[in-house]
Amino acid sequence: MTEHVPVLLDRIVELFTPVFADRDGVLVDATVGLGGHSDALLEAFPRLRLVALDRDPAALEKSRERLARHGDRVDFVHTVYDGLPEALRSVGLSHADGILFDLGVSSMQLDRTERGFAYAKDSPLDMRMDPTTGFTAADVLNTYAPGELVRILRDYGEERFAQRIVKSVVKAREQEPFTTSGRLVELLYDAVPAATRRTGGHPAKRTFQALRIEVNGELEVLRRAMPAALGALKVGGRIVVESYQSLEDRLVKQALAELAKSRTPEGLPVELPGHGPELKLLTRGAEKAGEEEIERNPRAASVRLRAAERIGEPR
Ligand SMILES: C[S@@+](CC[C@H](N)C(=O)[O-])C[C@H]1O[C@@H](n2cnc3c(N)ncnc32)[C@H](O)[C@@H]1O
Repeated sequence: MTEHVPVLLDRIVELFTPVFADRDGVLVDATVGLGGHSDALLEAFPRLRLVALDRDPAALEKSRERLARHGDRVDFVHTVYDGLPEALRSVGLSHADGILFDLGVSSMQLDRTERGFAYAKDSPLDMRMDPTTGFTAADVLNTYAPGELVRILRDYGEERFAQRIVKSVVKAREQEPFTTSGRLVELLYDAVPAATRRTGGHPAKRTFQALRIEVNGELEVLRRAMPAALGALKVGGRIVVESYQSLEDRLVKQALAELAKSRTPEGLPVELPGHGPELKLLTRGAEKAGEEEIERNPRAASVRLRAAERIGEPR
């Protein structure tokens, strides 16, 4: 089993140091996963209290084991991260001094064949981060109208051959519904032109990404989660977000930029003194991992990190 190596860990510790060094404070790890970032942050800041969220019960179980050595400094909440304010309230808190999002799937989710995230292995077409609820990737493939499928592949997978793929999918599902990834991967090999296969990565990559985003409602959840999280951040508190896809990074960038503008009391953007912004951006553009980290941890190659500090009360 591959170990999940936390991405840009030193930079994250550095960004949270002014908030948590030698001080009591609450950090929400909105995507605790296997607890890699959380473990290191609890170690670095001995007075930190952590609220750990994940929508995947298996991830919560793993991180609970890993973080047990920190005792009652950690609370775990099974939730989708747009429920962050309610999660805080469920453990008796209203605001946080720090919030961390490390978006996407963990190595554990990719490794567990039965979860259906990996196209390299033949597995059930599931892809739910929370297998206790919702619909599967097979449901999407077998029941969505062709036009909807094309939209999903284009919007969430940025797939150029969406029309061609969906035509093959519809033909195939009329014969027999999809149940496993192997049949879909085979179909994608035939549907994506050979020339693109050589240059555009694995022919299943974009379709699998699109299905995963649809099954988990990833972009809609993130769109709701950013304002919910920023509203729960104390003045002086910091938020750090790591994205691995341009679609997610764009949403994060917009949400942070919006609150970093000065505003009139009515909420309209202005450039006048006395109408300060809510947020100060701590990163110029998005930060990336260095070559050395990418060498050690290939997952770091696509990371985009953005961070901000709350400098004014929410309006
Ligand atoms: C990249 S992993 C986090 C890894 C973690 N930082 C570590 O160091 O071990 C992302 C985690 O976020 C969870 N996740 C993804 N989307 C979520 C959502 N909308 N709500 C809650 N958890 C989510 C996934 O289940 C996964 O466990």
